[in-house]
Amino acid sequence: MQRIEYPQQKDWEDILKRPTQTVSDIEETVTTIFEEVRSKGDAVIKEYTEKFDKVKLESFLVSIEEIEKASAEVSEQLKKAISLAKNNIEKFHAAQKTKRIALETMPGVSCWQEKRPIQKVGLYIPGGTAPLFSTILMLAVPATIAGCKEIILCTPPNNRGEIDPTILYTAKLCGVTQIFKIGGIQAIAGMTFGTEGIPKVYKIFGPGNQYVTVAKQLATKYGVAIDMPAGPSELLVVADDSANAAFVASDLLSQAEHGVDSQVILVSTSEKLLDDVAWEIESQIKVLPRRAIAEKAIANSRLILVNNDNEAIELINEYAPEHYIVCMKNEEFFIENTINAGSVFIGNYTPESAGDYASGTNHTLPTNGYAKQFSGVNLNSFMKSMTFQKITKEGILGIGNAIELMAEAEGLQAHKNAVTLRLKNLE
Ligand SMILES: NC(=O)c1ccc[n+]([C@@H]2O[C@H](COP(=O)([O-])OP(=O)(O)OC[C@H]3O[C@@H](n4cnc5c(N)ncnc54)[C@H](O)[C@@H]3O)[C@@H](O)[C@H]2O)c1
Ligand SMILES: N[C@H](CO)Cc1c[nH]c[nH+]1
Ligand SMILES: [Zn+2]
Repeated sequence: MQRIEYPQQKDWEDILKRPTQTVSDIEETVTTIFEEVRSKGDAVIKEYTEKFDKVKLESFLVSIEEIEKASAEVSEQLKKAISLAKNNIEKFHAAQKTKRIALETMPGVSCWQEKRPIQKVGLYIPGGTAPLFSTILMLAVPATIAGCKEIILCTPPNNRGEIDPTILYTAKLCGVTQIFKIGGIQAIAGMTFGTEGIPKVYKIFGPGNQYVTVAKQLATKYGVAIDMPAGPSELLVVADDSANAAFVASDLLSQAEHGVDSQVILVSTSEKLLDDVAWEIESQIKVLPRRAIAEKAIANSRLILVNNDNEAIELINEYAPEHYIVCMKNEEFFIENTINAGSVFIGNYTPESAGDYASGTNHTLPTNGYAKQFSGVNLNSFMKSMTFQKITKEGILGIGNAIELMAEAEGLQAHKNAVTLRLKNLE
């Protein structure tokens, strides 16, 4: 793990570089696949599924029989764990319902705002290196609470054309309406354009590798909304000598094992803690089944020594981590002064894994510095706000002249007339 000191020159770009920042080759592939799916539909999706997922499929839709068989293959113990997590996620997301806002801006001018669910949503569930069924809880639970009507799910099949039973079980449990065996760019293109076999959706949600993330960004050019760019996982831990080095190392490794392009960072004022964590990582990584992946991610990662808390906070806000653990004596300072982060975990007994699975918060979060401008998935992500207004005679008398003057000043006579006519015809 590369060890560096706080950059007095503030050359952030180099120091805080993500391993995923060169996307130009990917963009070319994504554009080509999108064009082909748009013009040739399912036939091309099948070709790319054969190329990337090494399986020839007749149809993508998962059958009822497959879903029922999957349920029998998931252990009762795991079902109970999923149910506990679902409960907490439901509680936290249901609590995000906001009150209807309604007021009179001036006498006789009533304005209000109401939320409506997005009718057709597409959930992408990663499946390349691990079947992330927990992501279904994070997306389908708020979609159901919001009242979305069509909730479709795409996930890559294995080379026998199957989907992991945990994914099928969780999807059914959480109210997904249709499941399709397609992954990567071709899945995002299918949901963007709609084909004979895959419905078009209005908004696409979910994390994925760089191909998926770039594809989601391209989807927005064709009028489909997305939750956010949620790419390879990241974690930044800020810790002092009150932290437990073994715990910190375990958290860093938990995100490093996601993928070779994951990145983890430890920021500390304590040289001893940096040494201890480096040692712990070396010892804990040896026994991980995904050791090879974690080692590559650790090679992208950094241990950063800072001189004081102000330097630490400046660096953290500049990096804008997806996940952020605070293990500091003066945690309040860090909580108050952190502006850019996806989700924050506080104290020695709050592992990042808790948010990944079961505490109730959402794990679909902005990566690659996008926490500067995007929120993680939440209930509102599945809804739109609509505004309403009703103006009485008293209201139009009060507001009318201002509208007339402004319309005239913009040279828009028809706008002005719409008010003048009413003012002249007040009974
Ligand atoms: N930010 C978040 O909220 C969040 C949450 C969970 C997971 N993640 C991230 O999601 C990612 C999951 O990635 P994954 O790969 O396991 O699954 P994935 O489903 O995102 O990607 C697999 C698909 O990639 C496509 N693909 C593979 N190689 C390709 C190539 N050379 N050209 C074109 N397409 C290709 C294939 O179609 C395959 O089906 C990880 O990076 C993980 O860190 C992020
Ligand atoms: N840490 C991932 C979000 O970046 C989510 C996840 C799913 N399963 C385990 N972890
Ligand atoms: Zn994780």
